[in-house]
Amino acid sequence: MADRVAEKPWRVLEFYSGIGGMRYSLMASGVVAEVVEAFEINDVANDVYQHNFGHRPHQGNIQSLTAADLDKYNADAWLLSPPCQPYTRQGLQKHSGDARASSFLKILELIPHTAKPPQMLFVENVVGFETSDTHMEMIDTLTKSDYVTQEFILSPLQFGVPYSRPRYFCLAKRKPLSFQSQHNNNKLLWSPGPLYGRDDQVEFGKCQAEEGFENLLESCEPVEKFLDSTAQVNGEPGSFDESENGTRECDRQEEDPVSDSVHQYLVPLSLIERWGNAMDIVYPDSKRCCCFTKSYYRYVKGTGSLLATVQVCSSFLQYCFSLFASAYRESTMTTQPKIKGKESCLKEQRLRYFTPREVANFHSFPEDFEFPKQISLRQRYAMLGNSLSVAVVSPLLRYLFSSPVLTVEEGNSK
Ligand SMILES: C[S@@+](CC[C@H](N)C(=O)[O-])C[C@H]1O[C@@H](n2cnc3c(N)ncnc32)[C@H](O)[C@@H]1O
Repeated sequence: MADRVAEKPWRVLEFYSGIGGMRYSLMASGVVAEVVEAFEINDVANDVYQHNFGHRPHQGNIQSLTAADLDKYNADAWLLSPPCQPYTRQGLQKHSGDARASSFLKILELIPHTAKPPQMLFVENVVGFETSDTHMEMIDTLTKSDYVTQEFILSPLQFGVPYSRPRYFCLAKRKPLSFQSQHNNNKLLWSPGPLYGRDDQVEFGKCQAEEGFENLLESCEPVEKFLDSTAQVNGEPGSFDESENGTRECDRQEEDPVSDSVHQYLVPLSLIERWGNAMDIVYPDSKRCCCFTKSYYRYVKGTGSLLATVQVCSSFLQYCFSLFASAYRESTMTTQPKIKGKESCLKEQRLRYFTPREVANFHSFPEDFEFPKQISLRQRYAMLGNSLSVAVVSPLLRYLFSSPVLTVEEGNSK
């Protein structure tokens, strides 16, 4: 960056902009950049984006963009967080065969047809993307179009945030640009070492990396640092309808704006009775919580952690529960055996959902991020579940945009 002539802002296009996690990451990265356009199909997400950035993304299907459309923006960098459903472990894993992969494949196809291909690309997706045929297609297109890539799988846990959300990232630079740590070219790394100029930490094996994540817990802040002081609930659990499969009916929340009552976040006793054994419970002093998905608050199983607001169990019992919960999460078990005493203990702990503001805190969104009033609770959780960790993406973007080789002539030619 420092080499770039007169700090002219990089011109950036943001694809699949959602509620703007990528834009917040770019802002937090310190890169001198201007988002010249954002693209997003979901108009509710566009309401949130406009509310926070004063700019409404181009609403429409990215698949219908042409090379000529993109050439108009004369962009230096494209940032993309395409849909992850084709690649998630919980899904059918149809990869490029899934219709939701088509718009990203189309964007890749356009690269060689643009008058001036972007100098830098950044792609975010779920773990699993790296083994897909879409990934092969992406690397093939980028290589043929003169890009070098560095790929990462990183979690907020590696950045001091007590939040497990490992994600795949691809950073690509078009020659003659190059990365600072060039010996990591064309590698998939499980360590943020190169981002900080530490070239010693490269390429872990998958298992080591996952163990590595667990080892990082002690260096994370406690969950209580991410809590919203206005959501400290002490009331009785609410009584909500629930359906047979562990969902709670959310039509009420979908129609109504979010109320000021903190009781809406309490977990109903009926859900605890039925699903207590499958719940991931964390405490204010915990150093980890589970990934919040877009189904958080609608489903309790595997969608994100719940917070115990009253600590009544002995620490030994808590320890047993947490050991059991992590064994369960990592196993392939479909039904969870009962732990005697857990359910009654959970009932006394006044479990609650993390509020959307707290989920935004775990994503390291800035304090001034907010939802417009009319956005329902269900929509808030859904859009946050689709978003990304600013704590992880901002150093990656800083690393991507830092350029050790840009000469004065190249800078002038922009
Ligand atoms: C993984 S999310 C990205 C979220 C975003 N990075 C954020 O911070 O909120 C994918 C987004 O792409 C949008 N999307 C999916 N397919 C699309 C398409 N064909 N055209 C435009 N937007 C699309 C979805 O509505 C969703 O908001």
